[in-house]
Order: sequence, then C-alpha cells, then structure tokens
Amino acid sequence: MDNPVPDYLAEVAEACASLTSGEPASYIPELASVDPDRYGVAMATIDGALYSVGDARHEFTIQSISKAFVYGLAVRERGLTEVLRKVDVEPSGDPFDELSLEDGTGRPRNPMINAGAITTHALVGGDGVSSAGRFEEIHRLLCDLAGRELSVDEEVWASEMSVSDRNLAIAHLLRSHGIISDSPEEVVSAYVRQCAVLVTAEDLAMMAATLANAGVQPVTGQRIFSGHQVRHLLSVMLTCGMYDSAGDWVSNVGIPAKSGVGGGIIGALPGQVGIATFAPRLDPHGSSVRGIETFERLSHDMGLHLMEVAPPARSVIQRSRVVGEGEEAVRVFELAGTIGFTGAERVVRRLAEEEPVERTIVVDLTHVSSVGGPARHMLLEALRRLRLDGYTVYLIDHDEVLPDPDPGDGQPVEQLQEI
Ligand SMILES: NC(=O)CC[C@H](N)C(=O)O
Repeated sequence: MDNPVPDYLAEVAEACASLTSGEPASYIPELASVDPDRYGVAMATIDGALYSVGDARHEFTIQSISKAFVYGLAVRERGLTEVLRKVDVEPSGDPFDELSLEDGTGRPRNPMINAGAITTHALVGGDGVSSAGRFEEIHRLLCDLAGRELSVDEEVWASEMSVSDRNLAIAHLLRSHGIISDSPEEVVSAYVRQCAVLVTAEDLAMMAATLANAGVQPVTGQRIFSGHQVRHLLSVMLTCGMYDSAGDWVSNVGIPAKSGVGGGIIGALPGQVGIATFAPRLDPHGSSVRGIETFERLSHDMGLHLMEVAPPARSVIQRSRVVGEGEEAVRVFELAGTIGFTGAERVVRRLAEEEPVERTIVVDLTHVSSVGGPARHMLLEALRRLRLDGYTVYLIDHDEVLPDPDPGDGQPVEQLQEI
C-alpha cells in the first residue's frame, strides 16, 4: 500500500502555493535576494518517521527559530529560576525587534523577542566562556536536535552584521540594566551567527519533533532536554512564539510554534508531531505567509489544535464481570487504554460507588497501555481502601504498567496470571 500521508501533505501544499503576498525580509540585505517562491513542508513523528514535500531539503537560515532552542539550553544549564531573573515569560505584543524592557525589573519581556534572545544567548556557557565557545555550544545543540552537522551561512552573517545597529542598541540597553555583562559587540556578533545557522524544513521538523517527544531526538534517541524543560519551553512558544500575532496564532492554529525571518516556522504538538514550513515571503510581523496558511490548514484538517477537545474517551472500564459462584465468586474489572487523571477518577468513582457483593476483586490491566503518575497513586490508594473494607484484591498486569504495586501499607497487591 502507498502511504497516503505524503499525498495529503502535497495536497495542502498545493492549496497554499497560490499565496504570493508578502516579501522576503529585506532589512538583512542578503535575505532579500532569496527566491521568494520556494516552498517546503515537512512533518516528523515522535517515532522518527519523516514526510516532506517541495523545497523541504533546501537550506536557509534558522534566524529566530533558534531563539526557542537556545532558551531551552539556557534553562538546561542555569535552571529556570536563574533564567527568570534575567528574562520574563510574558507575551509582549511588541514586534520582535522592539527596543524596550519591562518597567521596574528591567528584564526583557520574553525570550522570543530579540532583547530576550540576546540575553538567553549570553546566558549559555559557564562564566568566562568566550563568545566563540558559546557559539560552539549553541551550534552543537542545534546539530544534536537536527541529528546532523549544520553549517553557517557566512554571507548572511556578514550581511546582518552590517545592519546590526538595532540589535547593538538592544544589547547596550541590556548591559546598562545589568542584564548582560559581556561586550555588546561580541554578544551580538555571536547571536547573529546563531541566527545564520543553515537548516532545511526537514531538519526543523526533526528539531520540533524532539520537543514533541518530550526532549528525546526521535531518530538518534539522544535526550536533549528534560520533559519538564520542554513543557516550559512549549508554553513560552505557545504564548510568545509568534510575537505580536501570538493571539491570532493560538486561536487559529493552536500549536506551540516559532517563526524566523529566514522564512521558516516550526510547530511542536506534544506527544504527536513536529512540523516545519519554509517559504520566504513574510507578513508584516516577520512570519511566513504560506507557512501560516499551511499550519492553519494542517491544524484544521488534522485536528491538531492543542485545545481540540477529544471525543469522550471510551470508558477506561471496558468490562466488569463476575467469575465463579457463591462464596467463590470474583468480581473482575477490565481496564483499557491510557489511564491519566480523568481515567483513574472514573475507575475509583466506580469502585467507590459499586460496593461489589463478591469479596474478591481482580483489576485486569492487560489492555492498559500506560498509567500516568497521579493515576497510579489513585489506583493504588483505591486498592488499599478496598482491602480496608475487607476485600481481597489482585492485579493482572503482565506488562507491568503498574510496577511495584505497593499501596503504601507494605503489602504489595498480588498478581494473578489469568482469571
Ligand atoms: N525574527 C527573526 O527571525 C529575527 C532574527 C534576526 N537575526 C534578528 O535578530 O533581527
């Protein structure tokens, strides 16, 4: 059978290719000379399948998309508390290159605008690290995320350096407020280099899939961020990633995202996919016009909006049956699916309400694929309370979805092979 996913992506791409509004970024002279009609779309799943169409293997500069990953790196190295002392996480509603800091604290409003990104760039590396060493660390991170060696577009770097007054002004402002301490010239030069790393839409889809996969690169298996760091990073991408159009983006697309003036956009849908588009014509906010349309269509057609309310899950209690008769009768609850808080709530409510007449209860987890942290505690606590009420309880759990089932009374729940 031919996999239909590539055809589907091609269909979406064809529909968006007719959009020709917007222009490539021109404030960086070298970017103005790109072919404005290039267009590529790539999608990577969290188990490493990669789909792409069009110019998805064409290299372009990562630009502001790097800000998201470098923010993650700063948090990984310094810890969130220390990073928050230097950069806030409030959507600014300002353009990306706004020359302003938060009243009172003097911090940049968030790490996705230039002021915040220059700060997080400067937080990378230990104290006394050279700007070359800092860039090396950032470059390594981006290569690890992509799963291949990436190069730098020296022309784009030099071109942006020739027009970097605004970023220099931001860096001087930051230093005057004690937010950064290194030379503004050196920090901006290495930050602009970070923005000039060359990627393809396929690379970006893999990088985004690493975030969707809670920090583990789907192909190489390397853990790059912790699940907790990714949760924070995706939250900031959702609220601040699309600058002053973040509200529109969240309501229309609903996928944590980041755009760059090189024409790229990434989106990472937790637990599902990383998506990337490349199309150099930008809207007035500095985000790709075709890219936004592509994301809107993909989100709408494939139900990828984060706030999409899933149809009520089939009950986690698949079946309740009685085995045996009289004194020997046993009540079996067969659970199924992925059990999180709400699933566990249904199970414990049922157990609390039902009060089976049978004196032995078996909870069969054969068809359960996983039990989340709080759900585990809830299920074990319910089993403990059933025992207190005089029931004998057993588990059937061949795949150990509930390992070490000690409800806290020192008597692990016994296992049955079958019933
Ligand atoms: N939005 C962007 O992609 C901006 C990145 C660019 N290097 C800058 O600092 O201006």
